[in-house]
Order: sequence, then C-alpha cells, then structure tokens
Amino acid sequence: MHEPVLEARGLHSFYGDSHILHGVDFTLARGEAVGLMGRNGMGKSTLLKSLVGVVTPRRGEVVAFGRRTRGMKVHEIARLGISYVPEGRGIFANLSVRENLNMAARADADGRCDWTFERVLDVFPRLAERLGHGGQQLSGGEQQMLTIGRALMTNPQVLILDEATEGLAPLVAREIWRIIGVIRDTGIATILVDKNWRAVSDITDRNVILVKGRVVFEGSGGALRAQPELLSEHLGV
Ligand SMILES: Nc1ncnc2c1ncn2[C@@H]1O[C@H](COP(=O)(O)OP(=O)(O)OP(=O)(O)O)[C@@H](O)[C@H]1O
Repeated sequence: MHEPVLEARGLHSFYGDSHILHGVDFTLARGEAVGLMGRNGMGKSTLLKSLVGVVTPRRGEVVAFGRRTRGMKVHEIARLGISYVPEGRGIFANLSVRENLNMAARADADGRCDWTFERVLDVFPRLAERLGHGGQQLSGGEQQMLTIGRALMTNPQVLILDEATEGLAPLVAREIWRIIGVIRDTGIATILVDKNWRAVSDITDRNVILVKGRVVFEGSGGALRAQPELLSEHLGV
C-alpha cells in the first residue's frame, strides 16, 4: 500500500457533552479513493470535520502528510494539501464563474500548479460555457461543479467531498460522478460521502461504514455487495 496522506488514530470527537466519534481509526493512502458510509447521524461529517480541523477531537490524533495536526489552524491544515468540500455549495454568488475559479487558485505545498484554470475547464466543459455567469445564475448542478472546480484550483493532494450530489437530479448527479471519477484518475486521493452507496463504491478502492461513531466495516465494493445483510443493517438498503 502507498504511504498514508491522511490518518485518524483513535479519534474521539464531541459536540459539548455529546460523544460522537468513539475511537475511530481511518487511513487514506496517496492516490486512494475511500467511501465513507453509514446512515444519517452516524458521524460521517463529524469524522470529515475532525480530519480537517473544523472539529477538534478531544482524544486521539490526526496525521496529515506525516504531520500531527493538533494545534494547527484549519487553513494551515488545508495548506498541507487538503481540500474539504462540506455539504452545501461553497461559491460566491455575486462573482462570476471565472472570478470564483481564479480566486481559489493557489499552488500546492511544493509550489506546483498542475491544476490551472484551463485544466479545470477541461474537466468541466459546462463551466467553460458559463464563465461570465454569476454564481447565482447557475443551476444546482453547475454550482456543485463550480464548488469542486474551486477545490481543484487549490491543487490539493486530498479532496474530501461531503454529499456532493445531494439534491441533484439523477442525470446531473451522474455527470458529477463521472467528473469525480476523472479526478480520482488524476491521482488525487479522495474521500467520498454520499447516500448513493452504489455510485460511491463503483469509484472507490475501499469503503468504511460508520455506526454510532465506530467503524463496523472496511472493504471493497465487491465485499460490500457480497454482504446484503450489511447493506440492509447499516445502510438501510
Ligand atoms: N454542530 C453540532 N452540534 C451538536 N450536535 C451535532 C452537530 N453536528 C452534528 N451533530 C450530531 O452529531 C451526530 C453525528 O452527526 P454527523 O453530521 O457527523 O452525521 P452524518 O453521519 O454525517 O449524518 P448526516 O448524513 O445526517 O449528516 C448526530 O447525532 C448529529 O445530530
């Protein structure tokens, strides 16, 4: 296996007195795509937020690119090469598509700029046709594309997508899945959370199921499909 780029070791995270993560271990290797699954409220978003420093774990540690992140600020962790796209869309509604993309641009931690404006537009031909449009003029699917495009403009080594297809029509969601597949093929390590476990596991190398803040399964899409009882018990399908 490749070296880990992001790791959680024995994470315990809380909101006030609510104990949400109960000793979660999680690893993402360089270039790997991992699906994070589980029913509503099981702690998926909390794990993502703990990995990127939005939530500070009370116990355990997060290691990003070999560095312990405890005490680091959210933007400092991001600068190591992690782009986190939370639920909902992170664009500037009053700026154009072009401005939204250019604003996000930065080199990676080694000063490399593999993802240029042009390359991002190659992945999102739809955005290329709407460069002058304001964010608020875009459809939900286009806003999601712009959100992911902005994430790529930061030249991340790790891309974390929480519910990227939420609320999108099936055809639009399918286009987003195609794009996520293209991004994975470029070698960016990816963590995906999405209600559509089938679409997730078609793309990922490995999948992790969380139940009440604990990892109960880790395996390939094939292993997941071969255990329908897991799917019905933990994913409600
Ligand atoms: N800011 C918060 N303050 C208090 N409790 C929270 C907060 N955010 C989430 N929770 C609670 O923490 C638990 C885990 O939520 P989390 O969002 O991590 O789950 P999830 O698996 O991502 O599910 P969902 O798909 O519903 O977002 C839930 O019980 C939720 O109500």
